[in-house]
Amino acid sequence: MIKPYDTDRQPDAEEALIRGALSPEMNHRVRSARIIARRAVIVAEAGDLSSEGRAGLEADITAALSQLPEVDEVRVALTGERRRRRLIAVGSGKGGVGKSTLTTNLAVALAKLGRRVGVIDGDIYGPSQPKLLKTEGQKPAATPEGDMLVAIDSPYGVKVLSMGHIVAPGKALAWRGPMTGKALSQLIDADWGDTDLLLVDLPPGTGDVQLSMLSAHKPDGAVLVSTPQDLALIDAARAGQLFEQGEVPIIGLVENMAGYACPHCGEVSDPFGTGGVEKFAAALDIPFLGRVPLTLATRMAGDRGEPPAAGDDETAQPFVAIAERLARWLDTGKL
Ligand SMILES: Nc1ncnc2c1ncn2[C@@H]1O[C@H](COP(=O)(O)OP(=O)(O)OP(=O)(O)O)[C@@H](O)[C@H]1O
Repeated sequence: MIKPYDTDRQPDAEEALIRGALSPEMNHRVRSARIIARRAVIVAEAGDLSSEGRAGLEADITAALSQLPEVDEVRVALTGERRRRRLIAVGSGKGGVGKSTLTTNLAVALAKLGRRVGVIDGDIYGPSQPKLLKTEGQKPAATPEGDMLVAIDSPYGVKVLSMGHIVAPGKALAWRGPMTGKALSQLIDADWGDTDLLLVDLPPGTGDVQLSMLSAHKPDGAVLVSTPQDLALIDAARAGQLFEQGEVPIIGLVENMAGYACPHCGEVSDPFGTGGVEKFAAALDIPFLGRVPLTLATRMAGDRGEPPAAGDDETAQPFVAIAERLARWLDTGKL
């Protein structure tokens, strides 16, 4: 996360002139702004942007300041590219809405787009990623120093670590809050090789794992999942508030299990209603990321550990479309 521009500080006249010509998004990144002999010299923070995003920022600042009559020339210096692993949390307020299915398939779709992605199963009490990413029964190795776990390679070009790989099924149920926080840290601080993006499949709700994640490993952004049911929507809003309070940007809301396509007659019915999530997202001013229909194929593929996004048929499409928007957000900060 970049540190926001301190709006309480009084800028001098030159800086105020420059900042007045820039959009809030550009101002947020500008660290110093001066005019020397009719030349505007700007230093902007761009360590989190891709080369495309950096070029765009430089061009936008130059275009905006070239309009000023006080300026003949614009020089923009961008802070260096930081190689940092980015964390995206996938959350929902309510259980069973398809958060784990979405995390797996977004990760697989992002890997197909050329990203180096890992999945962390933050659902300490009910881990499902070992099954979804076909790594059930595998145990992660430790680094030679013995101080870190090594993430497991799934067959789909995505690395994965889950409490389900470490603790016997059912064992973690007796754990208390602080232990779950430590367990999550162990997964996040593991050896992820050259992975530069981690998707964290959070447990439903707003409990200890979410709080420890916000304090110790603040995500770069959060994706919220909901079904069209009213109850799931209300819970999604609650999960959203938690991220907002933790100053984690909400990338958007995904509607899962939207419309059921009958595998026999093809007729689409809407067991949980239609269009509700999109309207709800608009009302809360949260971007709507897309809709994933309820299909028998998605459910069966999940049970087999064969993510639909690994294939090319129509069940892959909604995941690919959302992954493309997520990739754009990661590169440019815009959807
Ligand atoms: N779009 C979909 N179409 C059909 N089945 C789906 C879809 N999304 C999820 N499911 C199925 O719904 C069930 C719950 O999904 P999943 O485990 O991903 O939800 P979750 O929100 O992560 O649940 P939990 O709260 O238990 O972690 C699974 O059996 C999964 O295969």
